[in-house]
Amino acid sequence: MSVTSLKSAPGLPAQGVADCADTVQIMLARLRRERESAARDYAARLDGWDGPFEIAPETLAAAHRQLDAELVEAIGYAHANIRAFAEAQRASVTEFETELRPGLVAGQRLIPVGCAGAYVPGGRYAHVASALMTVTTARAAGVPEVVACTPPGRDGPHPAVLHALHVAGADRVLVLGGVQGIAAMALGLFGLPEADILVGPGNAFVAEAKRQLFGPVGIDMVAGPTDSLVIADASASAETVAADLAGQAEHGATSPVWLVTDHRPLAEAVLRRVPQLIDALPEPNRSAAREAWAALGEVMLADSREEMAATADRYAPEHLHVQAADLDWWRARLCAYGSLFLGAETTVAFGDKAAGPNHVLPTSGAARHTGGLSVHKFLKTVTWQRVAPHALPDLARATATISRAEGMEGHARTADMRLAPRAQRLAE
Ligand SMILES: NC(=O)c1ccc[n+]([C@@H]2O[C@H](COP(=O)([O-])OP(=O)(O)OC[C@H]3O[C@@H](n4cnc5c(N)ncnc54)[C@H](O)[C@@H]3O)[C@@H](O)[C@H]2O)c1
Ligand SMILES: [Zn+2]
Repeated sequence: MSVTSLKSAPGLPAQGVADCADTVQIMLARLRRERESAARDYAARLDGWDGPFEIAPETLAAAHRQLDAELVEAIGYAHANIRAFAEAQRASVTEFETELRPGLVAGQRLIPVGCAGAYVPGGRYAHVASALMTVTTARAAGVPEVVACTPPGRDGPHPAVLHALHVAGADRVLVLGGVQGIAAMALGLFGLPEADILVGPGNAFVAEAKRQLFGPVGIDMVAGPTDSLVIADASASAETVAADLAGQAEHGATSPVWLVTDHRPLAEAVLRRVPQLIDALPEPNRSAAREAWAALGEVMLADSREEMAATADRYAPEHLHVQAADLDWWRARLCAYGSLFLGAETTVAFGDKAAGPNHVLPTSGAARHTGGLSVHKFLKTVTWQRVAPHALPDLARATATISRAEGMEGHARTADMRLAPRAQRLAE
């Protein structure tokens, strides 16, 4: 078995990961100390924004008036799919109660967190879809209070993002980006409730701020730059595969796109075509995609479909797109990806924007150990137990015996005393 590299990835110059962590640590310390005044200062210095910071509910509700009817309709379409998927996911997990032994009853409850904070990235693109993916899913999980932060962009917050947040059901929205936005939700700045969990994608500063705050506050994941892998066999169209790779490369210079194929003519055609398709993109997307393809794009030639599958499992991509025969075989075989796209009719962009399954997904190989954002992240799976008198003897004896074997006499005594008749216990 061997996989031949037809285009390897020289990589990007080393990034200042340590610098980013230091910057975030300093910023969070100051935000904890000086709260709103630090947030205002960072917003002014980093984003040129001096408020207003909270979007009034009337403004959110009226944001659609600044949008084309077609965009409003598309947002409604995407929201309906995302909500339907999240609701099906919610219905797939249940509370239960089970009698483990006669009289020994235990159960599981699913309790939504009290408040979720959604970060909706700004920067180069207006991430309408991220607003829908995070807030809609929290709502479907039953979270009673959902707040959101989004950076201002050049001319203030993007009306399409505000409309998406409104449709998805955000209760409060702040125009605040990066570390100061994340901190506002975690620390309850500007009168926000303190979020129990922080979710949503963002740049390295956003991811690092979530990582550093994690502990008392939950996070969905530490997300890096987005990535995509295409598996294509001889049945695939080189033009479609090349377009899909070029399209996803526009995410930016740090976002890899990979192709694994067992068909050399397809690999060679894609290698010729991707740069042409990238050249045809408008700027600044063209430069971003060019850089991503040059530094991180890979084309690999495998001997068999099993080898293609093994390669995909090793890369554990965020998005995995199969353009090959026998899709059922692939769906059963593949086991490391954030979201799977089956067939040439679908495309990663469908999942990114509108199909329904969540687009906040594990990146940088994290799909080895986790899936993406789901209603589960907003639900606490907690347990309870209850013991009837006739179940006590066996349970108390087993507990006392294990406790003494562990050297925990105090535990053993709390078990022993449950064996004494109730009247005697109450009298003592
Ligand atoms: N995986 C997904 O599902 C998904 C979806 C959408 C977006 N994304 C990711 O979101 C990210 C968007 O990044 P972005 O930068 O355009 O927007 P962003 O909203 O993540 O970050 C913008 C903020 O970064 C802060 N910032 C910028 N430079 C800084 C500095 N030197 N020091 C401290 N703070 C600084 C500013 O406060 C600014 O408000 C991209 O990495 C993209 O890949 C991922
Ligand atoms: Zn994408």
